[in-house]
Amino acid sequence: MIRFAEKQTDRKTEFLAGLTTFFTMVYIIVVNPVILSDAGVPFEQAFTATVIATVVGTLWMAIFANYPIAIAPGMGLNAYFAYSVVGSHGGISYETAFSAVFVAGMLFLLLSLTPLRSKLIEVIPDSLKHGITAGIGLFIAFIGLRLTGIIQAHPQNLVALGDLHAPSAVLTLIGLAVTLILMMRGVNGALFYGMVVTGIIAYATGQLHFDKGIVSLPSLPEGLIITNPFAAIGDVIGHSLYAVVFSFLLVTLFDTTGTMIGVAQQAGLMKGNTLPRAREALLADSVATTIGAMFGTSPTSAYIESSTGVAAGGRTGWTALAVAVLFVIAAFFSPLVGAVAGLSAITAPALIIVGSLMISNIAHISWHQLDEAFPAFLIILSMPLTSSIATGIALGFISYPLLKIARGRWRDVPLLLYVLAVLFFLQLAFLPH
Ligand SMILES: Nc1nc2[nH]cnc2c(=O)[nH]1
Repeated sequence: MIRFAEKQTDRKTEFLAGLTTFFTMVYIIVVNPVILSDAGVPFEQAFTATVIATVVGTLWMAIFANYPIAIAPGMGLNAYFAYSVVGSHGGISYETAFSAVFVAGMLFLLLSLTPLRSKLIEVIPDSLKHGITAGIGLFIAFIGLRLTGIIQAHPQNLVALGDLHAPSAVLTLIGLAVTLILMMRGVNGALFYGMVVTGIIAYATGQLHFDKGIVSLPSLPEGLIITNPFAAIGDVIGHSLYAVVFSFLLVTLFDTTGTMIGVAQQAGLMKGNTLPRAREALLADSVATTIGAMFGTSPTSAYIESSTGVAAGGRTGWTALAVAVLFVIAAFFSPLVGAVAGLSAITAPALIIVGSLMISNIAHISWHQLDEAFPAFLIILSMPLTSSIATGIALGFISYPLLKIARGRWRDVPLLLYVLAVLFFLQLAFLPH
């Protein structure tokens, strides 16, 4: 049940938070089908599947887990699906790749029902938990800077300052200034109103236009891609896609867990070392991944963009409910959504500002203890550099036990952490990313 109780929030704040999260993540209903169609998935099929997976996962999160966290197909895993899995291993079709996603989703679902679920969260040392939140903060800010061209590619240094005179950069900086001023003045929903003001300026200056109109009816699913679970399992066995299933499972499990911990910590919703209702929260993602695979999308994940809604005051499932309802509405407004989602300057200020809020977590890391500090530092450093939450977590999990052993404190590390370190090592060393 969704409850406001003792969370110091109200319906209006939650709705504004939902709007904020929605606008920072709605690009996915355009971008995800574009990426998946590179692998041959029909665009309309992927569009509908993206909306269905997002609505199912986010509604589940709202109703059963009561967290202000949205679920949608992850940007890392759609690229992995389209560019590393489909066509590899001697010509894997997208239908077979969806079988692998389906089986990974089912395994994740089973895992979410076992005690291992809460163990996974409790076993993560505090310094790594804070490192994950801070790393996500840097990553999200980097995404905002990169998408708008404020930071751009550089042949020697990889990244460099972009052209600050470019319209997109100027618009972002104006949006950033407007949003920060609104926040300084204590305006509720400043992140969302900042987007509205930026959108209006974009329209007035000709950067935002609605060439394809506003409304269009969503197409119905052309049919399920996976109808028989046993056939899907047979497909995975027949093509020996074990490593692919393992990668999907490991990445989605740790991306989602890391993101949930990060966002819950930001929202003040962690109870000590534990995430209350972790079962329902993980089920939201595993159910969405499984159903999404049946309709035709790559695995879902808890979305880092949810942190913008939390920064806007979202504390309960009402925020997620608003996101889910807005995604249903968005399915009818795909031309409008496409136009706004195509102009990243509108949402980038929220991503950059939220990054600055999330990095405050580094204050809780024991920097004077190298065996605690260095793994956290690796996580914070590598999330933006590798554009992968799961890789950041993997590096932290591998280095943590190693440093504890080097310090003679190997007994302080729970057995499960050693097991995870080995699994992450094997994945990083031997499987494609
Ligand atoms: N946590 C998370 N958030 C995202 N937002 C967009 N893509 C992703 C992803 O792959 N993982």
